[in-house]
Amino acid sequence: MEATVKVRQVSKSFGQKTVLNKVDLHMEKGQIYGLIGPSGAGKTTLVKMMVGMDVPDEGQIEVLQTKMPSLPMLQQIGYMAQSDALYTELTAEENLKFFASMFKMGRAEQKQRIAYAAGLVNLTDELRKKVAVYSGGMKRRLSLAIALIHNPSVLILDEPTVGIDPELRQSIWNELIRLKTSEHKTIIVTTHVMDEADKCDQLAMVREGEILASGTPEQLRQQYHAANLEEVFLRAGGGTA
Ligand SMILES: Nc1ncnc2c1ncn2[C@@H]1O[C@H](COP(=O)(O)OP(=O)(O)OP(=O)(O)O)[C@@H](O)[C@H]1O
Repeated sequence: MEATVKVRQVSKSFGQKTVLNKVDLHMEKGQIYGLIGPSGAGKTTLVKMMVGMDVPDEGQIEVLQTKMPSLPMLQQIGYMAQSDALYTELTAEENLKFFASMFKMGRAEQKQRIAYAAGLVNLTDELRKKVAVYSGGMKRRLSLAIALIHNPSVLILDEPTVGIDPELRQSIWNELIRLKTSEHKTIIVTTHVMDEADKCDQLAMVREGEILASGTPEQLRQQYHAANLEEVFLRAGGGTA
């Protein structure tokens, strides 16, 4: 099957520091990919390049057979960054409308997408509030809703559930699983939460800019003779998650 996201021999340095070193990854439709690894391993740098927010020094990234960065491709990608980029003086609904207006969508579809995304993150009753009065977790939830607003075929989520309570975290994961199964989305998440990593179809363990190991959670457990992913992480030399 043709890969949805193809990372080929990608390297990136900031000054003297090599942050990614010849990374190769192939991601297919209808799967959830987890990027795990210690803080500073290079996960955010990698996903930013997939979205086209940064460019590799060497190598190439293609999303849906298109070399990134590509402006038209942004219609197909939903990105949730680690820090929230929201208009705090606007209400949540105004934020959602603003981001929706950047994509090709009719009025009825816009309304329906806003209702869906707000419902998914449990913000329907809070939509009229200014984002300035939102808690950290509510802002994360709104950021996730914005990432989904244009029904993208590729979802790239950088630590999407940080600051979100366990019940909502579970319902978000249920929805991510539905999106990949029923709508064949390609979903890429970075996470430090090992029980979330276990829900991924494929994992890539990133450390010091390299992919140390990749495979299904079960393959990684077997490879490292580990009872759980926490142990895999530690045995792969990750230190604290
Ligand atoms: N714009 C930048 N300029 C200089 N250094 C940077 C820049 N962006 C990232 N780095 C460095 O690159 C390294 C990798 O950072 P990155 O954010 O990709 O790690 P990460 O794996 O996502 O970490 P975390 O799990 O803490 O989010 C870090 O040492 C970071 O300081």
